[in-house]
Order: sequence, then structure tokens, then C-alpha cells
Amino acid sequence: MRTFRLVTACPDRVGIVAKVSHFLASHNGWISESNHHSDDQNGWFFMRHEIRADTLPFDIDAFREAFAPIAEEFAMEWRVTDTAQKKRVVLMASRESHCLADLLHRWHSNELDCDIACVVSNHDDLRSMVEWHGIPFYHVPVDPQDKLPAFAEVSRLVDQHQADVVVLARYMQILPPQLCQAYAGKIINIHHSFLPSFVGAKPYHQASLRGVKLIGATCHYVTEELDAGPIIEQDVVRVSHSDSIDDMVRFGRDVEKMVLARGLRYHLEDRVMVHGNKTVVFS
Ligand SMILES: Nc1nc2c(c(=O)[nH]1)N[C@@H](CN(C=O)c1ccc(C(=O)N[C@@H](CCC(=O)O)C(=O)O)cc1)CN2
Repeated sequence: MRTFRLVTACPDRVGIVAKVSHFLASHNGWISESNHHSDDQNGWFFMRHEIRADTLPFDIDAFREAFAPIAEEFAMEWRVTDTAQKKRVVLMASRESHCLADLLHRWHSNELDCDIACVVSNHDDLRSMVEWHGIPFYHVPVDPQDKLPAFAEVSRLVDQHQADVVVLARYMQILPPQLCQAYAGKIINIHHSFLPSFVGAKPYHQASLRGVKLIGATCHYVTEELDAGPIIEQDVVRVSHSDSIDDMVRFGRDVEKMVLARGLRYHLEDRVMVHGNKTVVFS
């Protein structure tokens, strides 16, 4: 069913729900899903509505024009999307294949409602798997002594393919500040630890040294500060003293795939609202 998704965030006050509901009802809008959250810590109110597009008398541009006065009245941060317009995704990977393979399979089996525009990698190892899916693969090696040319190429490819979202599927290079700023809120990463524990490289080695009884994965938006962006989704799996680092890596792969797929789905379905360095996720 084609729907418009209206996502809003604004300083909390009485009358927000009434005003938006009246706006939708006055245009015969059939609400198929509605979520609200009043955050008493920061005094903001978050809403997400899905409205059946076939019940509204206008297209998405006219919807935006009609809703704009309400958004201004309540000083809303807002967006409207149309499920008929699939989001364009650029995937990035290095040598680890499990997260990339998982996302490609979920897309191939129509579980993920998006268009995968291309895959970019700093290694050539995964080319055949990607091209088997009929998806363009770009090998963009990164020179540790001079990374900027590589990331200029990455930025060119992201723009050329008109990406709505970039997914780091175990892409093991730190993105430069320029890239993080240019695509703020549009780059998703899977970190292989239960953040904020074990930031950076080799988190399973860090976890083993610490003797943890849980390991996990975190899907988060990428910011200039490493593995510190707003968290979208997390999960954990139990480990014990008898598990080696290789065991942890094996257990971790399963939870990484699950968490990244869930996090990307939430983003694709406009279920994530970022406020400060936190998110509201209407899952
Ligand atoms: N600007 C950001 N870039 C990246 C983030 C982020 O949050 N902000 N997340 C990482 C993912 N990551 C862990 O999940 C990670 C990847 C790579 C490294 C790292 O130290 N890489 C070295 C190179 C290692 C190599 O060549 O094998 C480096 O970039 O110098 C740490 C954490 C993705 N990028």
C-alpha cells in the first residue's frame, strides 16, 4: 500500500496531536500507523504518521505546501516521504563479507525495500559476489599515507549514484570529517561491539581481554568522532570464559548482521528521528 510518511519533532506543548490529526482528517487522510513520544528530559515531542496516499487529494509536493504553516506554527523539524519513491542505498565494505552478503540477500529477496545503487570497497575481494547480484562494484583503494583522493572518489560516487543513505557494512576505514559533515545523518555504520564499550578497531580482542560475558553490535549514524554517533539499534549475545576470540568473532557475525539489517530497515522506513546525539526509533 502506497503511503506518505510524515515525521515531526518539535518543542512539546498541548495541541500538537490535535492540530496534525485535524489537518490529516480535514483532507480525508486515512492514518494507517501513528506513533508519538514526549521526551520529558529535553521537552521535545516526536511523531510519525503513515497516511494512505490514495485517500489524500494531493501529491507529496502539495502535501508539503499545505502542511508547512503547521510546521512553522510549532517550530517543527519535519519531513514527508513517499513509499513509492524507493530510497537509494550505497553499500561500503572492506574484506569481511558477512554484513554485505546479508544485506544483498535481504535486498535480493525483496525483504529490504530499497534500490542498491552500487557497492564501494577499498579491496577487490567482494567484486564477484556483488556483480552476481547485478550491482555495480567500485574498487577504491585507500592509501594510508594520503587518504583524501580515495574519499574524494567515494564522495563523487555517492553523489553520482544519488544516494539517500550510505551503509558501512564492516567498512574498515575512518571517514574524513568532510564526508561525515556532507552526509550527516545519512551514513550508517555497524560497529562490532555494544557501544560505548570497545570503540575503534579490534573490539573482540578488547572484549576478550576484559573478560566480558556479553558481546554485541551497534548500528549508529557516522559522525566525525569515531563510533560516537547517534545509536539506531543494538543487540547482544552471551559469551563465557571458554570462548576464544575466534568464537566471539563467529558469534558476533550473527548479531552484527541482525543489528545492521534492523537499523537499515528502520532508516529506510523513516522510523528514526535524530535529536542531539540520541535517536527516537518507532520500531
Ligand atoms: N568518521 C568515522 N568513520 C568511521 C566510523 C565512525 O564512527 N566515524 N566507524 C567506523 C567503523 N569502525 C568500527 O566499526 C572502524 C573502522 C576502522 C577503524 C580503523 O582504525 N581503521 C584504520 C585502518 C585499518 C585498516 O586499514 O585495516 C584507519 O582508518 O586508519 C576503526 C574503527 C568506520 N569509519
